[in-house]
Amino acid sequence: MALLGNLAASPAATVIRQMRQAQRADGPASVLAIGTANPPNCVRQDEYADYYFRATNTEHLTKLKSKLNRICGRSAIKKRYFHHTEELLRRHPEFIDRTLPSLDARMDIVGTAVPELAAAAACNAIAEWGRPASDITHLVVSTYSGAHMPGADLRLATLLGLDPSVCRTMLYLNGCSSGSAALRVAKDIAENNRGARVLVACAELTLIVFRAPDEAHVDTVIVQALFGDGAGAVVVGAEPDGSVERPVFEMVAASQSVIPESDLTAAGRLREDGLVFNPSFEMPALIRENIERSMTDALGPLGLSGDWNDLFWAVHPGGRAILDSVKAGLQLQPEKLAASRHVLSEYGNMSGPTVIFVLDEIRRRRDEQRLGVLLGLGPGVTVETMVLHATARC
Ligand SMILES: CC(C)(COP(=O)(O)OP(=O)(O)OC[C@H]1O[C@@H](n2cnc3c(N)ncnc32)[C@H](O)[C@@H]1OP(=O)(O)O)[C@@H](O)C(=O)NCCC(=O)NCCSC(=O)CC(=O)O
Repeated sequence: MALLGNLAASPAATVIRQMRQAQRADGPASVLAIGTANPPNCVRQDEYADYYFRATNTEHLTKLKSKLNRICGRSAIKKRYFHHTEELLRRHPEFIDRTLPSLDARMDIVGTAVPELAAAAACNAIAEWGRPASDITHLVVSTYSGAHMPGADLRLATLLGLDPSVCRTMLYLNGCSSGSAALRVAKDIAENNRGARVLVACAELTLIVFRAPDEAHVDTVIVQALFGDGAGAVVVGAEPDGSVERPVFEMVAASQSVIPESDLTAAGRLREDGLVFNPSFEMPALIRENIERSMTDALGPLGLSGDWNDLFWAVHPGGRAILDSVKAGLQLQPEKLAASRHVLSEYGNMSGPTVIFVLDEIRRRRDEQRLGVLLGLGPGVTVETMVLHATARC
């Protein structure tokens, strides 16, 4: 202790403090640009059951087919986009037959397609940002569609022509809260590295979870009814250069928590036949019963409490029942979730990238509230909260 005390008073301590302060940005991190992308194959939700049972040669499973039809009809989804096509599935019978190992073939496809889709979203974000890609100093990439070494981050950096000195961080298998987690990491990087410009890219392809229906695994049809492919990218930085950069949202505060005793809810495992994801019956009820407490714990210390309708909400649309639960738990007026419901309707649940689509939609809608919350929900149940301040540009 005496040593520490001496150090604290020493000239060296002053120099170290100054060095540390010089490395940090003065202002909060901001979202400087947003880009999104989807693959070309679009399937309407009212045709999905026909498409899926045809593509998997399982037309004889009539009960499961009518169940999927029913669920699609109540899913509040109009259409979804997929990298895989019927033609690709015909070439890979192992994606349909559960008894055949298929991880290698899935990995080969997503290893190329994930960084390419991420690059399409990133190009859109960088074009809006207005500075050259070589000015990106940090890269945060998130996916559960693949597990490669080096990963999608390095492929993406190469596709975009980023500087070889870019500092890369790869987040794997963070589930649907991964978009929020990647933005939280980017905020910390931007605020702790003066001048940093962080590119966040999240991309998911449902090929990794695609499999044929099976009466012994009814939850497969839930996964098939909900998920779609997409990528979202965001450029994050503090102390914007006013001559080029126009912040959209200031990232005011971020936190993560887990709903008590909810672990193993919405769990996934990478297996020989791809990523097996088990949607949970309990997730909507767990969220409905706990979301108010989670928000009070996360936002109360920041002085935000009372009527949650005084904020705008960018909620991960995990499914219609998830949004209904957030609405009920926080007693939100219907229009508060309009952006989330719109994204669910147009694209389905794209896992991590989805909240980036919701942010993009929120800025188009110009909610009168300037302060709002980005709410990510994922396996655990993990709750990611980020307070945002919409700038005049939004
Ligand atoms: C899937 C739905 C759109 C279906 O809506 P419906 O109005 O049809 O209502 P419903 O709940 O009665 O469900 C219809 C049928 O599906 C069955 N069903 C529902 N949930 C199920 C589940 N988890 N596993 C297996 N079966 C399930 C019901 O038993 C019922 O069967 P029967 O008809 O035989 O009685 C909705 O339930 C929904 O949005 N659920 C939440 C989906 C979810 O968990 N999303 C999070 C994904 S994970 C995520 O976003 C983050 C992450 O964790 O990574």
